[in-house]
This record gives sequence, structure tokens and C-alpha cells, in this order.
Amino acid sequence: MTYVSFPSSRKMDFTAIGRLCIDLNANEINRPMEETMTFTKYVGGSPANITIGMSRLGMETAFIGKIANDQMGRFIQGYLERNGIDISNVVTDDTGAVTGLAFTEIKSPTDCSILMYRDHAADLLLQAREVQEQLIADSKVLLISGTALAQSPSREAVFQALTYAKKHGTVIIFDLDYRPYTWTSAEETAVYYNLAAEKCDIILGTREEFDMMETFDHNPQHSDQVTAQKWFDYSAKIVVIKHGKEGSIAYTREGLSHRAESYPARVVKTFGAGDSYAAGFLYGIMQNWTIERSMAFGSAAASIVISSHSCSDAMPTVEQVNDYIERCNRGEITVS
Ligand SMILES: Nc1ncnc2c1ncn2[C@@H]1O[C@H](COP(=O)(O)OP(=O)(O)OP(=O)(O)O)[C@@H](O)[C@H]1O
Ligand SMILES: O=C(O)C[C@@H](O)[C@H](O)C(=O)CO
Repeated sequence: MTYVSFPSSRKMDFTAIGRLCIDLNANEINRPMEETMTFTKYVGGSPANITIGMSRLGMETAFIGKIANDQMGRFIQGYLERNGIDISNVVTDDTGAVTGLAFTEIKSPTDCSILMYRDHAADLLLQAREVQEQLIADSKVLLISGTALAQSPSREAVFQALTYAKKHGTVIIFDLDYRPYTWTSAEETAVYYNLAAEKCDIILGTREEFDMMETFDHNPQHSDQVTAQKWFDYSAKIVVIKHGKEGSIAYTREGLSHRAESYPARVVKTFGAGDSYAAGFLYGIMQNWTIERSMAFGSAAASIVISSHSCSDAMPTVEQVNDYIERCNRGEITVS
């Protein structure tokens, strides 16, 4: 089933631009971070997680971003390389910027939060002139992530990447990834998110993220269908609205819609659901699977990751996702 026409015979299947950071996930879970003494370090950053997920699913992947010139930056570099991700357009900062840190607090399986240290983060210093046009021309897909629009020069780098993608017919995916602490106002956020979304072929976000984007619109009922139709008036072919445990709904420009349920999960922490869902869903769409099958695959990938301590490390392979689906269908995975 073809909802989006992906260019064929390109070196890269999937390239993302944006945040590379470090997750420090509390080891002492089910308690507040005030009582946490140890953390486990993982590569993080929503677009990085999605790229790692796509690589685990067997896609040829690359990343466009900036890392700090320190041990954390080199840790990220090595991890991406070990996971088969082309880092030829990952630039090392030379201004003394640092790596963004995401301290995660797991008070309970349903009460998780992230304490972000992002002052002077290297990822927001990526410059437009550092974005390699040829890499985007050689990619079937470019994924952008909303937080990279929050500050200059990263903001201009993303819009330059969008210009290259449009020029070379590279399919553009927008994962909204709204993180309030990185923005100064709802108005600024809505304006830049909308300007970017007008150029995108596939848009994924939560109801809350789309509500933020609709600051200047009229959608008092927070209707998913009204949201989707707005973007079909621009470039969108598929719009996906995620609703947490309640699942997700997808609309296509042709007028199709499908509501997917979530899969059962023995939840350790809720974050990472969106990134793994995006990787699984986009993998399916790029295999020309139906919307229904792609959403189910993404939903199962999400259940696997939220049942794990990490996000990036836990990103599943195709075999692991299929096995999870089969085990759920056999009733072997239930939640209390
Ligand atoms: N508690 C849960 N149990 C099972 N599946 C879940 C749960 N929470 C989320 N999911 C799955 O993950 C998908 C995306 O989750 P969600 O809507 O929370 O996105 P998100 O807010 O972007 O995620 P994140 O917390 O990583 O930012 C859902 O559509 C659902 O399929
Ligand atoms: O995207 C972030 O900056 C935080 C991530 O690193 C973290 O893994 C998460 O919240 C995934 O959604």
C-alpha cells in the first residue's frame, strides 16, 4: 500500500537531524529523584532514539547533529557508530558547549518525569552551513524533531535541511517532540512548528503537541480529524496523533483513518514510547505495509521499550517486535 512515494535507489533509507544527548535513568526506581543515588547512562535525544530504532530494524541510517567536545560527546559518537549509523555529518563543537542531560525520574510505572539540563547544549549550536546537502539528497527520508527548532542556529539548520529535502525529493517526517523547557513562549513555539510542518509529508505527535501547534487555530473540541485536515491542506500525506495507553489514530490524505490500540506492557517507565512507536511505524510505511500493520508494529515496539529501563538500548529488532506481537496474540503478555 503506497501512501507516500519514497525515492528509490538512495544510499540512505533514513536520516535524522537534531538532538543528541545523554539519558541518565535512575536505577532506584519507584521513588523520587531526591532519593536516587545511582543512574545508568544511555544515548538519548528523541531523534537519536528514533534513528537508533530504525537502525535496529535494519535500515541504512545517518544523523545530522552536533556533539560536545568531551567524553559524553565521544560516548555518543562511538555508540552511533557501533549501531551502524553514519556519523559523517555529526559535527564536534569547538566552543566549549556541553552535552544535554536528561535525568529521568521513575516514581512509578505511570508517574515518570525528565529533569533536563540543556543550558549551552551543543546540539542547539548546529549551523545551517554545517548541514550536508548531499547526505539529504542521498536519503529517502529526512526526520526533523521539534526541539531543534527552539533556538538559533539549530533552528536555521533545520530549515536549511528542509530546503535541501524539498529540492531533492527527500520525504520529510516531523516528529513534534515538544519539550516546553527549551522554548520561551507558546506563540514562538506554534509559529515555528507550523512553518516547519507545512513542508512535511508525515507528521507524528501527541494530542497535546498538536494542541500547542493550534495556539492560533480554532479547534475547541481538540478534534484529531480537524488537526489532520489542516495538514492535508499543505504537504502532509499521513498524520498520526498518539494517545498514550489509549493508542493512536492515523489519517491519510486519501481520507483513510485507522485507530490502533496499544499492546499490553509491563511498564517500567512511560517515556521512549513515542520514539519507538515512530521507528516501528515509519519502518512499516517504508516497507509499503498498510497503515494498520504499521501502527500495530509501532505500538508493539513502544510496549517493548516502555517495559525496559532504557530507550535507545531497548530499541527492538524486527524479530523482537514480531515475537512480541505473537506472544500478545497468544495471551502470554498480560498486565496486572
Ligand atoms: N502505558 C502504555 N501501555 C502500552 N502502550 C503504550 C503506553 N503508553 C504509550 N504506549 C504506546 O506508545 C504510543 C506512543 O505513546 P505516547 O502517546 O505516550 O507518545 P509520546 O508522548 O510521544 O511518548 P514519550 O513518552 O516517549 O514522549 C501509544 O500510541 C501506544 O501505542
Ligand atoms: O528526547 C530527550 O531529550 C529525552 C530522551 O533522551 C529520552 O530518552 C526520552 O524522553 C525519550 O522520549
